[in-house]
Amino acid sequence: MGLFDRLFGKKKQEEQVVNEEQLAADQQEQITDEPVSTVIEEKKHADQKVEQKEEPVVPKEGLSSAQPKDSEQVLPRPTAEPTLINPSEETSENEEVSAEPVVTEPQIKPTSDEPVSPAAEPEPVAEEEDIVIDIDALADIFTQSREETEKKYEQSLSLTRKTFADGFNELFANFRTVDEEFFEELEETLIMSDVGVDLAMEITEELRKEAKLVNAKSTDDLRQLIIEKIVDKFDGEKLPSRLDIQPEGLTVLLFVGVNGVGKTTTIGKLAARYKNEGKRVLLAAADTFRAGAIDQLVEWGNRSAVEVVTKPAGSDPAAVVFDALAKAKADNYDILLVDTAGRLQNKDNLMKELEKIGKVIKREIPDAPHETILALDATTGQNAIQQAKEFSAVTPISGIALTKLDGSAKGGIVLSIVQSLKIPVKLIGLGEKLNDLQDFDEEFFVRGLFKELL
Ligand SMILES: Nc1nc2c(ncn2[C@@H]2O[C@H](COP(=O)(O)OP(=O)(O)OP(=O)(O)O)[C@@H](O)[C@H]2O)c(=O)[nH]1
Repeated sequence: MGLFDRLFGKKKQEEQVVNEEQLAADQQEQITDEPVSTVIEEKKHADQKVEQKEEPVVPKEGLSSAQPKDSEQVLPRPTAEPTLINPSEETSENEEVSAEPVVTEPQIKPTSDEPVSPAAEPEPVAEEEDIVIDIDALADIFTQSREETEKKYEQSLSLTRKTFADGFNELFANFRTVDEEFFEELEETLIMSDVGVDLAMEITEELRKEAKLVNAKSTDDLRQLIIEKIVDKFDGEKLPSRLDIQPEGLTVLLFVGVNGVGKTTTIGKLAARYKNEGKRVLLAAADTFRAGAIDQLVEWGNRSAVEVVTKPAGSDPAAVVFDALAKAKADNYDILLVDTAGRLQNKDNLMKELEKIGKVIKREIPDAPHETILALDATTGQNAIQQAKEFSAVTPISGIALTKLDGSAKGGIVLSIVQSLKIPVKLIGLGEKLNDLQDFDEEFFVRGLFKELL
């Protein structure tokens, strides 16, 4: 059964029954796959770790037990100024070759009943002090029911849904009979909804044929068929939607994307997620182009209580990755998240840089990186598609993290990315909070997009 049938039912009169039965079955099935149990399992595991004091877990800010447990805490953007540090101020040696890596350990605070005020931060606790850690605050943030997740999708897609609804309502209000003018306008409406020109043309062409076959007279006869076509095209790709996390050993995830799309935020949110699952997480600040980018990652490391391997701005990014891999292997880390500089302006340099990073990774772990994730900003619409094309020409992309869907009216680009680029969207950003990064769920997405149109 296709995605459309699963979600909305084939015929309108069957809709209620099919949806309810199917949804109940789907939910049952998905509940079994639900990471909640894993979270609980991992939480236990993490608790044990805490008891053994192997690894302090309370992050520097935003996650201590004093924070609200319902994840309402909005994490402010790190404020580090994006000034380029002159490497010679940091070290007198040649950075490319000899800059010593710095492993920034997360700053740790004792659990306290007092709210943590950023203005009056306590001094970092000395290592030998007894640290009481409350991992529940972190775990609670990530424990979310499917209903809550679906609601989040629904809220975040409201602007995109409005784009679709406005376009379609206008189309059907203006055209009552099925004629060539209607099809031209339909194509235009689809393009304006950011599904991409190719997909818009393909769908319109198929509809022209089907309208003839069923001898459709009224445009209303085609209303459901249009959405059915869009949804089933999307579903037809069957691309892997989950991140390829290794059950054993180190998983290396490489992040690419232009400045400002939300790459660092995505890495920070993922680090917190895996940390919460009891995994040992390490970050590599291989975006050495800007000192601000390094500071920003270190700040996220503090928030998620994970270590960050850095070198001074201007250092060789591959050298940072080399050091991070050495540390990850030596200290048995589970996940290494690598931030890179995405300077599309100079494709040759970017290609060389990513090639070198890739070689360094492969030398240490032949089947890594396990994912190369391209971060794209959903608010930029077709521009994001263009970026995806350009990055794909530079390096193979295994998945997309589509950020800022919550503030975008152009969420239709998910359809375009999947259909025309054949790259799966694996993560979506639905806000700035720590738990606003979600695994992409096509059913929630499609329902959130079209539910009011049928
Ligand atoms: N609303 C919303 N904002 C987001 C989301 N993801 C990231 N942002 C915001 O987008 C801005 C840019 O995010 P960054 O993570 O700094 O982007 P970047 O790609 O790392 O940029 P550079 O560090 O300059 O390379 C920040 O203000 C984030 O808080 C999201 O899913 N929703």
